[in-house]
Amino acid sequence: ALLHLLLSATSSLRRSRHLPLPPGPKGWPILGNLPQLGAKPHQTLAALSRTYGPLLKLRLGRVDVVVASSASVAAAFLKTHDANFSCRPPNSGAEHIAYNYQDLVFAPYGPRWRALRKLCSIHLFSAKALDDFGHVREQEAAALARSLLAPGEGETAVGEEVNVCVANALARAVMGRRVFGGGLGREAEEFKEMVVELMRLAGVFNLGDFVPGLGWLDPQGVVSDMKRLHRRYDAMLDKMITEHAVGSRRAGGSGAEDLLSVMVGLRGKALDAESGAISNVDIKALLLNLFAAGTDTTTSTVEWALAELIRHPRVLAEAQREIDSVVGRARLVSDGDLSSLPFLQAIVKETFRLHPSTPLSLPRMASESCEVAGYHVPKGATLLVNVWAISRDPAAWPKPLEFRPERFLPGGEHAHVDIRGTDFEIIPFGAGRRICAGMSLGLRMVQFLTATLVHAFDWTLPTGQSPEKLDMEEAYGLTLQRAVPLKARATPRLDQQAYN
Ligand code: HEM
Repeated sequence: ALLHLLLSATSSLRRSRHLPLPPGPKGWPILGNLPQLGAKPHQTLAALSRTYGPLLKLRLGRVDVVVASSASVAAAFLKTHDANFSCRPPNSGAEHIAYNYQDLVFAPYGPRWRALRKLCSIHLFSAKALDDFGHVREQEAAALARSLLAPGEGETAVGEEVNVCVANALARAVMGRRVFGGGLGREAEEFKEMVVELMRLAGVFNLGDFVPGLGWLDPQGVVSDMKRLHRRYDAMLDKMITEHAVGSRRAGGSGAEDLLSVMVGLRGKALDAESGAISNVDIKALLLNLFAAGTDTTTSTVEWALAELIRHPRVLAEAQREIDSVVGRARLVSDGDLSSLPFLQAIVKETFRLHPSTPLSLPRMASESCEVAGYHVPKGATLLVNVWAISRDPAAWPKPLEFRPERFLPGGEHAHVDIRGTDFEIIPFGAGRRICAGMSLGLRMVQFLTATLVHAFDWTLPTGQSPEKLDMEEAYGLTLQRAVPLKARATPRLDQQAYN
């Protein structure tokens, strides 16, 4: 049987070598297609896929890059060939920011990666962990509502406020305490700015990653920015670990088993049978992943959702009616209410469809050459999945540019579509073995905070701005920011006691 397997693998490899490479645009000497990517690569690649088809190939410097832009091609990679694409390609961000691949996001597929994922899953993302921390999310959402009650004069920077809430809720689950005081402060602003900067740098197609001989030139200044940012993160993470240790000592060392306590308890022991003992750097690398991957993704999705609702007042009013009928006006939304809010859930799906937080997902790499959709994909090729283009594909989505949550409701064209990696026409969290590790928490947070903002307040734009003309321009990064952050005025609409 083994011989048969070997023979069939070898013959499929031989067959694949004789197949053509996927089509794609001609590139420049040395740089290949790098100069053609433009300021918003997800949009450029979507346009190219309209010319060359849903599986196209670029050459970025010396690296072959294949791009999947339809549901069926994405499924071919992330379902049929997922095992072959379960590592991420080498990149300067992983080296200079993520402690030289010592984290979870960029760890090579193997026992160490599996052990780190399992640790996070048990302590943060399992159904039990989600339930255990439900009250933490509720308390932080209530703090957000109170902070919005007293914005002083003028409008609220929605993203900044939501980010404080997301970071604090996450921090309490990860290390048993908040990271910021209530409302906005200099520290909170600085933290958000650091995460946005990380996502900007991680999204840049850095010349050195594709033309190694020219890396030393660092013409985009990316590597020096990465090193500078890494030093800031490292200092912040050191402080978090020290303060956590002091806090636990004060509590007599018996503090609740948050993830950081568990990791500290494991320090010096092996994470799995193959890798060395857990060090401080392992702990910092994982914390960095969680705070970077877990805050801006969630925050910007909530911000996009609210912007769409302000642009579509009838949808906003319908959502408020739904939540009022389940929750009333005497209290805030609770975690347990979410399952009774199908329209709210449809709004969140529609937001992820039009504004997926990571438009090109995270890159994967072909460990071996293989055949996909009748084309040869060479060993070592980088795979980009254009999740942004896939969920706007007119072949799968009628009137794709319209914000219409009803499409996900019973009777709608996409009533049964799930966004958690099984229906490939919408995969905001990716799919397959390396699907987003924090999907359960991210999705719950986005639903919960969107519900809270919609239920607790009416929303209006600054004087003189009309909802129809609200700027919906995107700023490209590994995560998709709004080019112009949303500023809006929140007017309370619940009984006063609800906010206490
Ligand atoms: C709105 C919420 C979020 C979205 C849309 C999102 C999206 C993604 C995507 C597309 C990937 C790459 C998947 C792939 O390669 O196929 C990913 C990976 C990851 N995400 Fe998320 N994410 C979100 C929230 C979170 C949260 C809350 C956390 C943790 C607190 C988190 C932690 C991670 C980690 C650790 C990985 C790497 C997984 C691996 O390489 O095995 N994410 N995420």
